Amino acid sequence: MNDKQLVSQALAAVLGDALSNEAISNLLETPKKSEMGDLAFPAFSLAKSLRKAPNMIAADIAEKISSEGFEKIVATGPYVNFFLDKSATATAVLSEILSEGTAYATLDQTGDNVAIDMSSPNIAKPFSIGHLRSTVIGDALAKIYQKIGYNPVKINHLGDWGKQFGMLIVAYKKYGNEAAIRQNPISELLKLYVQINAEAADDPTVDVEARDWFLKLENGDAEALALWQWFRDESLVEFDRIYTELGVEFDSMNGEAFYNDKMDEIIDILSEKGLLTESEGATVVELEGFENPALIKKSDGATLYITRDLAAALYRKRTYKFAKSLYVVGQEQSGHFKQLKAVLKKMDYDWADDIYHVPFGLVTKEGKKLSTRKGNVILLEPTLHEAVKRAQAQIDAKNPDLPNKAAVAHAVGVGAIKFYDLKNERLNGYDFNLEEMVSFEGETGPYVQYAHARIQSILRKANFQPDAVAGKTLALTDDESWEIIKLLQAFPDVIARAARTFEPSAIAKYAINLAQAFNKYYAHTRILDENAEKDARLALAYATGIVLRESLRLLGVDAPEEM
Ligand SMILES: NC(=[NH2+])NCCC[C@H](N)C(=O)O
Repeated sequence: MNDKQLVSQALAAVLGDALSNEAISNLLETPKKSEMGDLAFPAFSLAKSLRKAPNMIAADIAEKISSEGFEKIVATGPYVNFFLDKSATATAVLSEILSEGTAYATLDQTGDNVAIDMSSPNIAKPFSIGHLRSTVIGDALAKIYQKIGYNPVKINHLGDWGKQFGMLIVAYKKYGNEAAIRQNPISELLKLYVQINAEAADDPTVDVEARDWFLKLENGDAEALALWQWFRDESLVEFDRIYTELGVEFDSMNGEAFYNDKMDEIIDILSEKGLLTESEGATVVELEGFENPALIKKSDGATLYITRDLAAALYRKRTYKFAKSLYVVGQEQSGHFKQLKAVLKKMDYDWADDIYHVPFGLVTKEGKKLSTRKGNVILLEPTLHEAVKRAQAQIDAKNPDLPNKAAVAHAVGVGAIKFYDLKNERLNGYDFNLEEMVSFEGETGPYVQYAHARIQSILRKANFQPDAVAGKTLALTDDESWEIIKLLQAFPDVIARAARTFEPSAIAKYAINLAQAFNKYYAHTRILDENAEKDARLALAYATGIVLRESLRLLGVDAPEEM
């Protein structure tokens, strides 16, 4: 039973039918000052039904309530303040973590699938920082949902279809160099793409040619298909290297092209339901409350991004029978996903309500916007390598004899980039600053990893065995350990909130708080001193280590034993 349940139960016993258990639990507040206890119940909402002043009600409750399991329960003005029994709470929380290990806070499997559209880079273009955000946020959400009992299905909706392939084919046929592309696929293809876009700005025939080639591609023209396949294969080799570095895997690599033969059905359904209209030669679905209709087919018959997304949504519902379907895609595509949901609703799919666009903000570099088309990009592979190099340099300085230095540097460097991304609320963009990310100080991944490693070193020194303290009273009552106990107890709630709001940042912030609380404790307390509380202190360190490691794991970040 957690602290909220304990308090709600005690309150329910005195309140009778006045409020439901759930209503009580929703009213509970966490006081800002610890002098006001651990939880507070405001009596305002009862004033009407009980025809009494809130202060009186609070006083009545405090008098009648059983304080079993609490240190004390007192009324302060209109609030009833609950002070948990510190030793009982510490023993209960620590014993639970000791016996469950990293399974602490894991919920039973529901068997429900959650589809997660994530990463989804575009073929023949660099893997951008936006795609990194999508990959890292999506991967964390997959782990978080798994933790609370869902089965995540990670889908990489590759951008491997669309008019840009027409552009690329035109560029390749004009200036392409096969050997150069084989050597350096994405940067060569990007050069072609930048060049042809510049040319198209002055010469409208380029655009006409590009449309022509894309249409050929959609109609299965052999030359167009062969070039497309080649660009795709070469790009995927590079993307796979990045996924290996990041340690991220997918359940499906079905990109946009996969839906090429599944769009006719969508058009049929739309037409049967009478939803299609003609607008300037194009086929559209009119949407009330939207500035523009959803453009389904261009006048030349070519399909669009949203047409493929409609086919993908239906395919995913049929294939995975998802309980939720998430799209981790930049905020700039909000309009697209609003349209997508609106069209699905018009098609009478009630599961359109289970579709969530999970948007995120832009990353800047030295305050400036990045742009693929202008060639102003952060190239991910060299950046990851640089992060690992910087991590290695810090380890060399701090702990030159560390075994497995290269592996630890990799975990720290890559983990630092992921953590920095995830600690920001999704919608907030951030400035990409590698030095800050990889720093061991501040609110960073390495800071949390270091706290975890410090704990492991203490436990090794003490030769701590969790089984040896199981079943003992683990009473700790000092303020610093109480801070930690309360954080440990809150872990399941934090995970639930992260899942509900699609915010891995809730877990990253929590991990920072827990690491800070532990470092404060460590500065105040001699954990290894031989006295009566030593077992409890070690149990506290151990439990903190478990929860830090599990928090990092949920964020896709490794926790080295030593660093
Ligand atoms: N189902 C989707 N539309 N997923 C997101 C695709 C993202 C797209 N490839 C881009 O880079 O902008």
